[in-house]
Amino acid sequence: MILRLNATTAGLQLTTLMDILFLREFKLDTIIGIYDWERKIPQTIQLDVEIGLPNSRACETDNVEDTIDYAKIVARIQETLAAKPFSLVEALAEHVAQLIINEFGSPWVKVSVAKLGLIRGIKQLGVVVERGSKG
Ligand SMILES: Nc1nc2c(c(=O)[nH]1)N=C([C@H](O)[C@@H](O)CO)CN2
Repeated sequence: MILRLNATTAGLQLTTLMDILFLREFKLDTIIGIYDWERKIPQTIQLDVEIGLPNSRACETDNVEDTIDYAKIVARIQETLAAKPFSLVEALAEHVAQLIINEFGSPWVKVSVAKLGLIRGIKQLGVVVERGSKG
């Protein structure tokens, strides 16, 4: 006997699986901050980025053409943050998130931006933004 379950009527929750590229402890120098001194001297920030992939094809094909090339994302982030100053970590995180979604076709991203050792007693402070959908 074959038993067919309708997930909606059976009240089941379907889990959507997604493959995720990550960039951890990605450090770079950029102009960021609301104070005058911060607008003149680049600061080192740390990015931690999770990049949802639109499919898992590369797991089968072993071909970089079937995925998002993380080296290209790193190069684009370095390029854009060398050229564009931001006041707030929120705006910088949004910029990186939108770049990854719009230029690389990722359906979901999570971007953490941290300033390092800026305030006595705090190792890192910053923001995490999550954009797009895993569904
Ligand atoms: N929510 C935020 N608050 C603050 C930010 C920020 O980016 N987001 N930035 C600053 C200053 O630039 C700070 O980093 C200097 O100490 C203050 N508050």
